[in-house]
Amino acid sequence: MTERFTDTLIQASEPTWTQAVEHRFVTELHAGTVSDAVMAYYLVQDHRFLDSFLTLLGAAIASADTFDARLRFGRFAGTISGEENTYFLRAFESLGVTEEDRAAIPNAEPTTGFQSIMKEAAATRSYAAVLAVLNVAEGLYCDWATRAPEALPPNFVHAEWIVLHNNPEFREFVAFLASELDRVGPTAPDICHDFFLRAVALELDFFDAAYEGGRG
Ligand SMILES: Cc1ncc(CN)c(N)n1
Repeated sequence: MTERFTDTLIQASEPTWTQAVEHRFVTELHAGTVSDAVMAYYLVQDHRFLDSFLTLLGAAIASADTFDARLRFGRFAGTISGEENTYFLRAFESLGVTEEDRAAIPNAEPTTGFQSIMKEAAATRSYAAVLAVLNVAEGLYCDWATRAPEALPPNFVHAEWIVLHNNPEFREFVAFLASELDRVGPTAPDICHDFFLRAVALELDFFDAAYEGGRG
């Protein structure tokens, strides 16, 4: 059996992929022991990630080569703009993070890195490039969230962040992303490798930054 294109990219990204899905942030999140300071800093940074991520989803809608794919991206953009954004606002309230606090916190380097790579992928107008970054952002999160123990942490800030990334609809969307990349990626393997590997490195740096910025 020939190997799936998406799996070859994950393998090429090792050991960074595994270091990210097994990161201290992930093990503490699963255990419900991430400190409020680290969680607050991480979520402030990640809310900014979300803004650029929507731009990337817009590029996916624009560059996809089928109506079915456009519909799926459109529905997913609705979920991100709705329940995921609402999660952030509820989490900020629970953690006591005000709008003023958020405005006063500068971007961590990996946040700026993500904003740049997502803009860069969107600017290529290449569906393959956009899919490479989307597969990292959603596939890597689905990977660590799927490893979570069945018993969820008691704090909704931790529990919902896990469930947002391992629920059946999300897993189905991640499977769709991989099948799309398997289909169109081999027509542009170099660009896919480049975007995929850089995005995986940013995921690892993003988790590290939560401890640097949140003084964990
Ligand atoms: C940094 C990062 N990467 C991925 C995801 C999953 N959408 C996220 N929320 N943040």
